[in-house]
Amino acid sequence: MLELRNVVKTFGKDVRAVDGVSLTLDCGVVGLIGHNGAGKTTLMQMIATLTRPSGGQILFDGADIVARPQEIRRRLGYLPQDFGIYPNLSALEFMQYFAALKGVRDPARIRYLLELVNLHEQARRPAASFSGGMRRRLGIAQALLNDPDILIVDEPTAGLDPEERLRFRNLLGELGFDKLVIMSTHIVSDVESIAGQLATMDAGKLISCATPRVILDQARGRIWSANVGAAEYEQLRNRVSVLHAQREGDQVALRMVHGASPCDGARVAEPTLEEALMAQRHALRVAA
Ligand SMILES: Nc1ncnc2c1ncn2[C@@H]1O[C@H](COP(=O)(O)OP(=O)(O)OP(=O)(O)O)[C@@H](O)[C@H]1O
Repeated sequence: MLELRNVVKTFGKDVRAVDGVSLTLDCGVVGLIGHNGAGKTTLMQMIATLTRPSGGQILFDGADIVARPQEIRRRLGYLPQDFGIYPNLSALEFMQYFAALKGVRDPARIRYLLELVNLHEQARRPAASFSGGMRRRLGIAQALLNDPDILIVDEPTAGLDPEERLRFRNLLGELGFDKLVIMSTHIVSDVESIAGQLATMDAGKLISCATPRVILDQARGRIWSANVGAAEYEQLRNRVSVLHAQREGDQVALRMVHGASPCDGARVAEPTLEEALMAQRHALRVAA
């Protein structure tokens, strides 16, 4: 459905925000993971035809989206990172406004979407009174007006409380049953239970795109746990990549990524997805 071929985006002479990304995506939720500045937003903006690639090609159902942007625009919903609402409008008025812009004439669609995002009871309240999570849900409802096949959401969970995060995550998971949902985040737990695939970016490059299961499998045998004294910890941290260190009395409980046992008494540990992704980056650094 969506194919990226060696996509590049440069800004000026020095910044390669996206650096040769190739990727093929179909239905389901894809978590786009990476640190600040990894290139996630730029990549998503290119897919959304808000900015043009400097090189490479993006194909949607086989058609080049630069040559034929209307094809993808008609079938795409986009929730930008800095999504703003018009505070004087109610949720209903906001949806009616965007429905008019997008040529959606069916009032039942608006009602359906406000129910889907669980804002129907607050539909007549000014959006100015909404919490961050409610605003984000209104943003999703707006992005779904045209019943898109691709939904792109840029860091939708930033700043949300745990309950809203959970609600938002479930909503996106359900939408991923019959759409391609691309969601960027640097919080792995926000996508781990819903993403069929995780695409990891670092410095503009795609490090990997794989299922959580494959990423976990790749890390197995390389994550270690150990309890060591403070002095040994100081030595270890200089030669081993420590993922987590927690002081417990005069001991430090460690989680580490290492190709072989990093110290006496270290035990192979079952990786969490976050650790597995860190192990991926570690492997890249070692290989570089
Ligand atoms: N319009 C622009 N002009 C110049 N540089 C830019 C522009 N947009 C992005 N960049 C640079 O491109 C790189 C990638 O930025 P991008 O916003 O895509 O990363 P990101 O992974 O989305 O980060 P964040 O999680 O902070 O949103 C960064 O170095 C950024 O400073």
